[in-house]
Amino acid sequence: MAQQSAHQVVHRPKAEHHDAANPVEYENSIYQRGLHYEKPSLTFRTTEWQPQAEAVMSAQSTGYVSGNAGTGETYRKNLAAFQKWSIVPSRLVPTPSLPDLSVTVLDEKLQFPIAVAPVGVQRIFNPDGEAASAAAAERENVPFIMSTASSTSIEDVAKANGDGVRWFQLYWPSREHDDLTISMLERAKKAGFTALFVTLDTYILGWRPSDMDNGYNPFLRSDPIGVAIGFSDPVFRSQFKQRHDIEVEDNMGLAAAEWTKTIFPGLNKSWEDVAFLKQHWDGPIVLKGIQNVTDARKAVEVGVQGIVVSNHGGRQVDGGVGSLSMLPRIVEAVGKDIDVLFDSGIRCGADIAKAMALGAKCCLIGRPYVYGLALRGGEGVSHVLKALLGDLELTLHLAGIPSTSPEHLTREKLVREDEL
Ligand SMILES: Cc1cc2nc3c(=O)[nH]c(=O)nc-3n(C[C@H](O)[C@H](O)[C@H](O)COP(=O)(O)O)c2cc1C
Ligand SMILES: O=C(O)C(=O)c1ccccc1
Repeated sequence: MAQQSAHQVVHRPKAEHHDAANPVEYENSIYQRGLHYEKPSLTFRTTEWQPQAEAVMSAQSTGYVSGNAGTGETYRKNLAAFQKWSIVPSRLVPTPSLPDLSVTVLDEKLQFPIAVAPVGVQRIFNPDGEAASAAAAERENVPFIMSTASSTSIEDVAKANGDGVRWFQLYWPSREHDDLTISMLERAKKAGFTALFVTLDTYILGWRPSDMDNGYNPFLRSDPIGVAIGFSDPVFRSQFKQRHDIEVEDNMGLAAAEWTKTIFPGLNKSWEDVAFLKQHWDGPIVLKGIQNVTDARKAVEVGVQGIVVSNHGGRQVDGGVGSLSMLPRIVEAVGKDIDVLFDSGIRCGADIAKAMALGAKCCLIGRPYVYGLALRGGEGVSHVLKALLGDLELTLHLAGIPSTSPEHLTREKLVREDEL
């Protein structure tokens, strides 16, 4: 074994952690295909997904997914923050098998330490939208986080996701619309969503020059996209009818404008309001969009199970700090009390390894899978997830890190570049 390089096809015994129903050995399967000179339908070069997708998407969709707040400074800092840390490999570490990638997040045992980030309006990237990506997430055994701004209903996403692990992301209406919030939560629960992710950084959309230049908002069109949850909601529908004496379908532009205002109501809640969500959701609650230690501590105080250290991919506040840069101090403050998840800037396996070494329980994959969706539909989403996991598996393997558990993938596996 010691002389075999990872590039040889080695029929290793299956790692114990691999679910028999879901045997995935990325390292082996990818190199096997490579050896047989079978060309993949999509590149493995992670940096190519964005330009290739932009070459096939409309200018509006490109501006929407790749766009950022203001000058894009926060976005650039998200990516740059990973370069400040380097992995320091160890040699001759006894490792019985391929690295064990499994983690326990929100009391759920997951085969892999990633989840599909909530992304709205996915039908602007592919006609099958969220149904395609939810099906891909189930295929790849990765949790799917469904956005409130989805272009597919809660029930249809659940159906497409089958037996997959799925979590629901809430854009939280004003308290005057509690009945609507309760309706969404009940639908999500009934459809098998097990955890609730409440996004706190987007009570209105950020200053996005790309969308403003395109005059583009997916909601505000005569055939609105991203309003499927509202348009299929019994409470929203009956209230709309009461207000206007017409059905949603009779004036979709008006209904879309009202739904948009409902889920992006501005900042009108406080930490005390989290109690309401706890009353109406009996599973784990995760607050998404945390960037500082004070807020992380408040999350512990109000009794939620997790947070996502995230700045929404740099799409909300310009001139902001890179998300990864804030992760270590947040983990230090609350990592023992709640699950700390991470997103904003994950682009390759090493990025996942670094965020986890700094204490993240798992990472949300955002734009990369959207580019996969735009390029090849659900198969493209599968490819992106597989590629990131294969890359992670091999990166850990070659760095002498036997698993993603906090005992192996520690802060000591990294060095800060500015300390060298
Ligand atoms: C096109 C697009 C739509 C998004 N929609 C949502 C959403 O509906 N709800 C949400 O919580 N986050 C949303 N996000 C943020 C992602 O969940 C995630 O935080 C972000 O993409 C991470 O940054 P990255 O993709 O650059 O790694 C969206 C991001 C993009 C790019
Ligand atoms: O664009 C976003 O970042 C986002 O969160 C969103 C909001 C509304 C519809 C789709 C995505």
